[in-house]
Amino acid sequence: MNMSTQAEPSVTAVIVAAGNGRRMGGAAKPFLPLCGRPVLAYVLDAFAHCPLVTEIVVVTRPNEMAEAGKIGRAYKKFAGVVPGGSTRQLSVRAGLERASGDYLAIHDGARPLVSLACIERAIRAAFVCGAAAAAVKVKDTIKVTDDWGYVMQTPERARLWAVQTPQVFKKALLLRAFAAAEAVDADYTDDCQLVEAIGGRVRLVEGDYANLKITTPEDMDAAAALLRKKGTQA
Ligand SMILES: Nc1ccn([C@@H]2O[C@H](COP(=O)(O)OP(=O)(O)OP(=O)(O)O)[C@@H](O)[C@H]2O)c(=O)n1
Ligand SMILES: C[C@](O)(CO)[C@H](O)COP(=O)(O)O
Repeated sequence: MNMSTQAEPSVTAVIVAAGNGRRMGGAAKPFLPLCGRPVLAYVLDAFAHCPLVTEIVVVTRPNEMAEAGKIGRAYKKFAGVVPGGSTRQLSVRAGLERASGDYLAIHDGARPLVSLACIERAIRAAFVCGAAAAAVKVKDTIKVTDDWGYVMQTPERARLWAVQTPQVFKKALLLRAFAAAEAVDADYTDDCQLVEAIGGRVRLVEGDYANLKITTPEDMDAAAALLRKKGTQA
């Protein structure tokens, strides 16, 4: 009997942290202190502890690369910092250029509460399907309006998900998706849309309501409360 086991594919975590934090009043969110540590440190900690992750690349604004490097060097698998672009998609592109993995796990530097289990679920699903993302079921009823605010549609809630990160892709698939998007100047707010646009299927896996994206000032209070709760449960 052949007992040989196949090696797992390599996975680069690309942490995009090059945003301008406009909705946070211009603050650099990944560097804001959260319960005594920068937001980015929680993200790096989570990915460094995931056995499926081979290396971690961080993308920041050029003037924050040194600070990110200082934080990053404390974590195993840290492979360096690259300068991002003017949109999230361009920042992901910059990270992709540096990534050596067979798969890319793209994560927002502004989502410090991501759990190890969530990272693993998304990566394992991508190993099977090629493309996978963490998501949670929408709790509210969602309305679609016209330009004047009048309701046009109420989609069936049971089919609605709020997508989060990590979003994980086979590198070859993501490269093809980027080439197609760049050919028509498309710019998307999440990475799944790149793959959807070329007809690729993306599998959603269970995310976590606590995996919030720090976007506006009140999110810092919510993240701190969730972290304290996590601490008391550990
Ligand atoms: N040009 C950009 C824009 C966004 N991001 C990153 O993408 C994630 C999600 O973006 P968002 O929360 O919208 O961050 P900002 O762009 O900073 O926020 P805002 O839209 O309020 O300016 C963040 O980790 C952010 O740093 C990035 O790397 N490069
Ligand atoms: C990728 C993302 O975090 C999924 O929820 C989100 O789309 C980022 O978008 P933003 O407009 O940059 O907040």
